Amino acid sequence: MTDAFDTRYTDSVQHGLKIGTRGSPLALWQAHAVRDALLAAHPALQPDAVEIVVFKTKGDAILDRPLAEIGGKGLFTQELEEALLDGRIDCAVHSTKDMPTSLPEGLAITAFLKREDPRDALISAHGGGIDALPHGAIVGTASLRRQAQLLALRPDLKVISFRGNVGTRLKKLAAGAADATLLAYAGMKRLGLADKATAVLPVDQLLPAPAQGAVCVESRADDQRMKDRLAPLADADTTQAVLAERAFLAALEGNCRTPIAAYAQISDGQIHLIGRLLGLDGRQCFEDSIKGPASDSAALGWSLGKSVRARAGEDFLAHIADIGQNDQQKDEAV
Ligand SMILES: NCc1[nH]cc(CCC(=O)O)c1CC(=O)O
Repeated sequence: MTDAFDTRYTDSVQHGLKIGTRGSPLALWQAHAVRDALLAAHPALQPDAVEIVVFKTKGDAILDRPLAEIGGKGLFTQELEEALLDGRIDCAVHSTKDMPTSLPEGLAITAFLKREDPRDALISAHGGGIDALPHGAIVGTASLRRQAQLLALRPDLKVISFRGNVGTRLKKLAAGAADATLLAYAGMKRLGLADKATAVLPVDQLLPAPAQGAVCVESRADDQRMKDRLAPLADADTTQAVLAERAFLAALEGNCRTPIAAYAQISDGQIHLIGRLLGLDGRQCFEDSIKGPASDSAALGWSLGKSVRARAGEDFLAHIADIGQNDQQKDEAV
């Protein structure tokens, strides 16, 4: 117990902060990166005042049941968001690509950190990239976006579902469960596994998921002190790019179980955004791109989403949304 007169506790009690995270190796790496960045940005912050609190989310706990049974949206974020709203933690660290496009009332994404390499990597037992896979090879992935784009390039391939975190999936591959798997290169780099990639796929071949490679920090919308503390961690170009990609996703009412890809690049204050919506077997692919001032990124993303939506037609979209609701797959857990 502390009281107002015990100054030894002033910083940890009155100014200390708790960072919430999931417990997977990648999530922990990301939470520690945020902690390090906070300590570097605020030399007055005492290291023992910044604590990492680990949560087990539904998505982590249940790996063997269809998503629809567990309840889809926010599977990896709900426990952290409840803890934020209750004041048990002050901020939560996420892979932005796992976050729904609309947040619970009272919460906000306060900072997008500088993005790591956004590309997908192929890890193939045959070495090399997609072209080097033998005819009819089996690729393990639970991501509909990866499945659809892969089949668009190579209709002869067979896709099987692969769930579990990065390490689990690499073990399954080593055990011969598939010829190859796909992972976000960012996650592999962060976990020191970059050398396992047999090819890093160009973005025009396999367009990344919206916000892939970007870590974000969520906090209470009315917690101005936390916002001020997180402000120095934000990267301006990443913020614009990710806002555009997420607006594209929102305009298509997409989530992590719809085959939607988007990637924005910023240079000289201009943004160039490419967006793609696919059918599950990759035979249908609707794509468009847009350029404009980076300061308009969210509006540009939204309008690109509307344009791709118009190309695809509402029937196609309704069908894809259905699959997202009912399918048993999900973009892999980390
Ligand atoms: N959906 C799982 C997930 N969420 C974030 C990453 C990787 C890191 C990132 O994109 O920031 C991954 C793993 C993967 O797709 O291979």
